[in-house]
Amino acid sequence: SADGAFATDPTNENKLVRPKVEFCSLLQHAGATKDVFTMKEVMFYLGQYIMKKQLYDQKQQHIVHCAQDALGRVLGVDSFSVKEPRVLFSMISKNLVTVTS
Ligand SMILES: COc1nc(N(C)C)ncc1-n1nc2c(c1C(C)C)[C@H](c1ccc(C#N)cc1)N(c1cc(Cl)c[nH]c1=O)C2=O
Repeated sequence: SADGAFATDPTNENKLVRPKVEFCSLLQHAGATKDVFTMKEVMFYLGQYIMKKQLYDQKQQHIVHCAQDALGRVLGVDSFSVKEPRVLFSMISKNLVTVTS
């Protein structure tokens, strides 16, 4: 059914998710004050985290370097490009549990 498809689609920004423990504390560093989020909120807080810690490459600003940061441990990569949504969503989805309220 349509809503079933929505529930599993990681790019559906209204889908409710519960980040795993380490991921949740990373979002809290970025100002989050809860443990259930929409995907849109997850991307917002991660974005705030990246900009505040200036993890982006000064020259190629779509590249995020996170090898020396908790973000790298959580996503399981040393760097990534913000221009690869599919890669990004698959890394992030490994740290989330879908909330089927
Ligand atoms: C290094 O990045 C940037 N640097 C600059 N400078 C001037 C240096 N300006 C804009 C961005 N920027 N572009 C995009 C995003 C940002 C900031 C908010 C990180 C977000 C985004 C990307 C990755 C994560 C994660 N982990 C979370 C949000 N984003 C998104 C990508 C996807 Cl796939 C979904 N939603 C998004 O907001 C983009 O396209």
